[in-house]
Amino acid sequence: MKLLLVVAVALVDPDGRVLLARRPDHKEFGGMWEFPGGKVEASESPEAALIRELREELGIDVQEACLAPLTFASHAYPNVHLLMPLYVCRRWSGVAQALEGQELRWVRPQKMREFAMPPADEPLISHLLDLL
Ligand SMILES: Nc1nc2c([nH]c(=O)n2[C@@H]2O[C@H](COP(=O)(O)OP(=O)(O)OP(=O)(O)O)[C@@H](O)[C@H]2O)c(=O)[nH]1
Ligand SMILES: [Mg+2]
Repeated sequence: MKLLLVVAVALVDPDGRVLLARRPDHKEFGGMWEFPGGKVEASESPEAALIRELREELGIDVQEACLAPLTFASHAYPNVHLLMPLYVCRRWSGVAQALEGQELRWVRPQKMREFAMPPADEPLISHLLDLL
């Protein structure tokens, strides 16, 4: 079994809405809504990977101290087992922009189930409902 480590974040705005990004159609799970983030590269800490992904995908700067661990997803996909820590972040600098052709939406946790998300994300929604 191959273990895949992906880091993701719930960016929370002052209204308690969370940023979801729609994956570009050509990617795996294309068209589904996900938390910003991506794969942790060898030699990278999870936090450093997330900070890098947020800069690349959204053009925002986040400090490690502003990343609070919330929960994680552990999900068996057909070819890999995904382990995905989910952080919460309420402080960043810059304005989130779609730099990789994704679509962005600020979504209330109560509405999140209306968005098609990858199967691994499903159990994470109730943690956000509890938190926010
Ligand atoms: N970022 C992110 N990935 C998720 C989520 N849920 C989930 O199953 N994944 C899976 O985790 C993997 C992360 O892939 P990714 O494509 O975002 O990785 P990446 O940003 O490093 O992109 P790249 O590999 O295309 O350069 C994908 O297989 C994706 O489907 C989620 O909420 N956010
Ligand atoms: Mg990504």
